Amino acid sequence: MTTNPTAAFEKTPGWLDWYAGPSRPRFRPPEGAVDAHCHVFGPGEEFPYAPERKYTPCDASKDQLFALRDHLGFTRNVVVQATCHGADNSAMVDALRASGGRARGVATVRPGVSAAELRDLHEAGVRGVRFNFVKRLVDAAPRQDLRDVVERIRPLGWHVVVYFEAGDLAELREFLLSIPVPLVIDHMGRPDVGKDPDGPEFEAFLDFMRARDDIWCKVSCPERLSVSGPAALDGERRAYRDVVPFARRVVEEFPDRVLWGTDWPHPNLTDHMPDDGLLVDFVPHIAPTPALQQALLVDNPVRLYWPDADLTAPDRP
Ligand SMILES: O=C(O)/C=C(\CC(=O)C(=O)O)C(=O)O
Repeated sequence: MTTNPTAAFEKTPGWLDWYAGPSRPRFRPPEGAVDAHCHVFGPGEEFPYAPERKYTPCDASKDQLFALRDHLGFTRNVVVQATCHGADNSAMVDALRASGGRARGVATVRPGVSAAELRDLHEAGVRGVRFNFVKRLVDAAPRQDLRDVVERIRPLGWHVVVYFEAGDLAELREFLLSIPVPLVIDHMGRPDVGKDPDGPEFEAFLDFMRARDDIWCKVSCPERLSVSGPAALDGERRAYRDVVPFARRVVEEFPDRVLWGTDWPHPNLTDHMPDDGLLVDFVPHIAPTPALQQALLVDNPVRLYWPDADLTAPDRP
């Protein structure tokens, strides 16, 4: 795999490009595994980055994503719209359409989005919208706008993917619990893993998950959360040890509501760029049994994103 230059756009200074030589994981994902959190970026010349973006990434195309999927031993992707593309979902939708049914998507839409636009997105494979509350990534959206979006997506059976940081949960909690469709929380609500996994902050997150049985959690992004490492580099297979107790708590308490994803191409990392093969080797540390791995990587994401597909058919997507 090679990294394309971002010809028409200048990358954010200090940008770390995704790692183009990932190792082959030692951990073999179960048959039909889903990378349930990844992105496509551009290519900027074909799918320009949004004027309101807070960062300009390195291009990361659908073909590069699909090559990584195959290399890591995964079968499917959930492609999540990232803020650098704003509410222009065309790069993501292009990836879904090219995937032969092996990718579903999570879009960003504006209030007032029409039923016809949503139907087109659904037909392409979109099954949710993302609400991003991370202040360095987006300007805050009025709650009423978000409620408007929820009312429009509700008839389609979609869910809302929510990205926030641990410190903002108390303020968001009641609003999120009032959203009348399933919620999927990115990266465990970004805990401060320097704190106690059994302490009040992470307990508040688990308590939020207990409040409804349709709140899902991505036990993803150890490379973003870890303070102590060691990083998934240079053959390190016991990477990100400080994140493990947090993710295990979630996996063990909510085995049927957890998802996992690479977060390729890992936007906005400033410290290091992980080897995605070694990142896959993180999975058995957080989901130690075959039954937990099957739920995390196959059964749960299929239930959420491919509920009607016959994945046993010979040409299954
Ligand atoms: O890839 C992620 O999930 C995390 C991101 C980027 C992002 O979410 C976005 O741009 O929409 C981050 O923390 O910078």
